[in-house]
Amino acid sequence: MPQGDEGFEKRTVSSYEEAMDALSSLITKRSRADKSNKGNRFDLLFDYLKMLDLEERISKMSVIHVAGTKGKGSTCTFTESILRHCGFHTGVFTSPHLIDVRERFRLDGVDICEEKFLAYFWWCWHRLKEKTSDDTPMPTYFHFLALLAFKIFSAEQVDVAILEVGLGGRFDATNVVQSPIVCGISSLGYDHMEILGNTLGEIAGEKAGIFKQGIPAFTVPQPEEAMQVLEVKASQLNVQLKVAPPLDVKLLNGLCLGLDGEHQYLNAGLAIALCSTWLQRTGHIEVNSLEQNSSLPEHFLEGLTMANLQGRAQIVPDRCIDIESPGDLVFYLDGAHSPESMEVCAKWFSLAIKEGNKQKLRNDQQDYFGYGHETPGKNSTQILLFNCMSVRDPQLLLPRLVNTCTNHGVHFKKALFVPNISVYNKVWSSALPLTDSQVDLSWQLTLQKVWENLINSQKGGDDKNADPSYIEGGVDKKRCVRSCENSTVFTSLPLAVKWLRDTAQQNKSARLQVLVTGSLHLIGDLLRLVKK
Ligand SMILES: Nc1ncnc2c1ncn2[C@@H]1O[C@H](COP(=O)(O)OP(=O)(O)OP(=O)(O)O)[C@@H](O)[C@H]1O
Ligand SMILES: [Mg+2]
Ligand SMILES: [Mg+2]
Repeated sequence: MPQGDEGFEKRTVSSYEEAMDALSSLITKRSRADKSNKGNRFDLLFDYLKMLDLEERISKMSVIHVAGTKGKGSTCTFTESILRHCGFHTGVFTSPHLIDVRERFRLDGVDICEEKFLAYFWWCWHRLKEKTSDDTPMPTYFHFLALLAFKIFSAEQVDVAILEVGLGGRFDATNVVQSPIVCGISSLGYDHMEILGNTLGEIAGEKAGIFKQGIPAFTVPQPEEAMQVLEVKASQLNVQLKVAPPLDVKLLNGLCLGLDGEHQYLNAGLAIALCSTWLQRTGHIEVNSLEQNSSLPEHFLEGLTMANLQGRAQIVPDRCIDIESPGDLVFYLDGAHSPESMEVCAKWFSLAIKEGNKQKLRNDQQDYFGYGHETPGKNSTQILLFNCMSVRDPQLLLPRLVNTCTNHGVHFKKALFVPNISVYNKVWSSALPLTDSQVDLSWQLTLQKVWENLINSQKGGDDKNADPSYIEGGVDKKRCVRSCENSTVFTSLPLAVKWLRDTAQQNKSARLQVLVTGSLHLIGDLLRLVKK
């Protein structure tokens, strides 16, 4: 909690909603894709740090900094969990959040509590409001969150602050850190090209913007084009860049990683390298004591197996259905939204529903066994629940997803497309609207068209059902806009969930396995709905 000597004045503790409204007011459409002004905006961060008396504190902070296209959040989560299990007081800043903005700020592995959050939030907010001007306006949304993270971690005196880059690297708000202990670059791929450049090399160059003179860095095995750029940038700054090998599953002694999916071995390998280097450079272990690779220290194993992050390869049985007939409606959630991650997500889903899932149900104490197993008299049916932002290309995403599933023998019976509930310019809203006749569904109809063409071409080139006017007879027209043979567009997520529940209840012999993916916002919305 900020103390008097931190300049914290006692104010009436405003409600959480007020804080969320204030935060939402910083969101501008321009700030995200503002290309021309990104360097300038970045420079403003140093003014804000002065206003918040954070300059010196940041220079003393013990930071692990992670950039990359995919796997940043997972890598940070493993890293945090390992160092916490080694006995350190940790802070981790990740993005985005799924349900509550406090998920972005974790202290000792737990989302910051509301009370502390509000105290730090208003402390930063009021200071900035007082000191900003027309020349130096209030920070953008993400800048404010990063500044808040610095405030929280310095006031809470964490032993280590693990920072996930929000976007890119060079001009990201977290890059005000001048001397991290170690840097990591997770898997590089194509995303945010509108801001970061069109080639893998250009994207790698932006991410390598977090390298600092003489500070060691690690990355995972990368495509050649990306690796070359990382190496050039590293050598310019005298950075020792090493490739962290993917974690060898044998080192887990038969245990499972806390985060599911094949790609997590890459992220875990990177996290191990970051933690070992942090421990070495801060004088907690002997140099090289971890480089033999024959076994992992006990605390590392604990950290890797206990790590937990919502919305990444997460399995959630529906509560409404689950009491009467467990396993008849199960959601498989993964926030994949780039072509590469579509593929890993599809692989994970295909394997998870086949092998039966022995993982612990995250955030619940009960064990979760065997929802994926075939039960006599039950037919498993796979359904896709999808949305993605309109800056993404569904012609890249959906085929990657479908083809990977097909290769694993998994075929979706139906795809459901819905708009997101979370609106762009609002951080948080307590009410979930059931239906909204005003909602613009043109994007979902586009997704549906891509889907119908894709499925029909797989079935043998017959695409008569892609005709937008085709309405399936048996579907309640009030609930959905358009139903084709292989897909339905719903006007809202709650309506899609209601349809799934009704279907599961009406067909006692069916068990519905619903893959929810394409957007972390969609995952967050769904979790809010089904976890109540
Ligand atoms: N190493 C990886 N390679 C490819 N895809 C990955 C990898 N790690 C994670 N993913 C996919 O990306 C999704 C998001 O994972 P994670 O949150 O770790 O990444 P991130 O880089 O923080 O993403 P974001 O850009 O949303 O912040 C996962 O649900 C998974 O589908
Ligand atoms: Mg991203
Ligand atoms: Mg992330």
